[in-house]
Amino acid sequence: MKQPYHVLVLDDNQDILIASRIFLKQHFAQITTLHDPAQLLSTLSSQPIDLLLLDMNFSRDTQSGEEGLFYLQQALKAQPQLKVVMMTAYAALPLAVRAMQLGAVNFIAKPWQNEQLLQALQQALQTTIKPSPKPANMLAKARTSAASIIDRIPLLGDSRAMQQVLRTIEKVAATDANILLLGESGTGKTLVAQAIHQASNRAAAPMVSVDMGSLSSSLLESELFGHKKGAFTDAKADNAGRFVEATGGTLFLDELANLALPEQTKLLAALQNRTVVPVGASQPVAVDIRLICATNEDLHQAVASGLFRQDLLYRINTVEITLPPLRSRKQDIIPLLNWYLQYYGQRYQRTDLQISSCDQRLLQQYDWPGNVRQLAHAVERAVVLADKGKLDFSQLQSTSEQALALTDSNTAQAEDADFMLELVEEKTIRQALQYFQGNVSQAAKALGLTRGALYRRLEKYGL
Ligand SMILES: Nc1ncnc2c1ncn2[C@@H]1O[C@H](COP(=O)(O)OP(=O)(O)OP(=O)(O)O)[C@@H](O)[C@H]1O
Repeated sequence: MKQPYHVLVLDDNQDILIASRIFLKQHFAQITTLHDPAQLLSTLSSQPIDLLLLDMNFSRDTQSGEEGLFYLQQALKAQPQLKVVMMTAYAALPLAVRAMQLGAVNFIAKPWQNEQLLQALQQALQTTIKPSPKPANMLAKARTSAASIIDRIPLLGDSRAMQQVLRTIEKVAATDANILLLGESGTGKTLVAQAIHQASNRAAAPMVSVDMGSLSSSLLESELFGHKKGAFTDAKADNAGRFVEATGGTLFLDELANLALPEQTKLLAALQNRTVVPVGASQPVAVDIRLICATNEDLHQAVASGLFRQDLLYRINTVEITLPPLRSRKQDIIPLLNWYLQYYGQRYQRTDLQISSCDQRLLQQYDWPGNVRQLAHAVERAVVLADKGKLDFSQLQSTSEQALALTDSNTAQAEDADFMLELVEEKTIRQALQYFQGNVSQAAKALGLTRGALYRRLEKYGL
């Protein structure tokens, strides 16, 4: 049955207007399409419209999205209760977040699947618009509504390197190509995996994540491939396993380098045959997944050392995306600091806070060994502890000064930069553990590392 709503679609692309009209009229009582944004206000005033589906760009050579934001504001000024859903190319997601801050209730990445479009419009129509949203709630609202597309946090980055990553995501998302994400801890690999899934044709199905670093070999097989009831002592019921749970969607295998060789062989067989055999079962089960793997280790080196199967590497790395460390894209630091300041400022009701220009300079020079995760935690900590409107980043600065001091005193002995980096890293980890009295979770959080990543470093340095 058609839903009793009138939807207005505004886009200068006739193909999109025709396609959306044909599809949407099966689901909604009335559809109006418009290709000229100059007619937006007169259309809104001449007939009752429940929802506006609005494009971001109207001039052929404009990609800034500013026009979309302009028409969004005009529409909401004329009709504050109007529900607006923005249409955007994936690389413009940060812009879409701005649109949400300005009052759009949802957005959809182009090219969309019909089911995704319908879902986005239905979600928007169910949203209750309060008469005048308080600025403090806006970003939170943006993030909640945006969850269907970007799952929590947008992938930010103006640097050339990050723009290149965004373009690659855009290219590969709609394909079923296996993706290998490389990069240091905290550079955003999980965020990229989510972004690829959300922009793919599989977005309506789940993305199932498995942290390969946290599973023992004995658990791994049943976790990935499932088990039958009674297959082993604790198998009280059948378990589908992550491959089957991800069917139709995406399977994200994080920390892949931790997989031991026997399990690598089983994973390779599952990928080659597109089937899994649950532990205790005799029949294979067909699976249909898109695979994304991530690691912060050098898998090519692991192959050379005989620790990782070359045929498995070739199976999983159809496209490799390397997330650059934050210290090599300093241009992203200030926008990230500002975004997280706004985000945590709103979460902790501290919207009065600003980062001084002196701190900005220091934070831009800082090396961020824990990358964006460390930056986000540093901002959160500073916001929580802010006193008299002042943000305190001294913990970071003292770590960086100690690191610099250590660097100076050891320069003569240091044979190469990697060695120095390891010295600094080990010392910083020791200090964090001392500071948090051996509490690994708190130390990991302060260092901007996952517990798994910290444990691996503890092992590496024999701590
Ligand atoms: N480009 C980015 N824009 C905004 N936030 C980011 C970005 N990259 C990373 N982050 C933030 O850093 C956190 C860590 O990112 P993520 O978990 O994706 O890193 P990772 O590379 O998968 O780390 P690990 O290897 O330790 O699992 C995220 O929760 C997010 O808050």
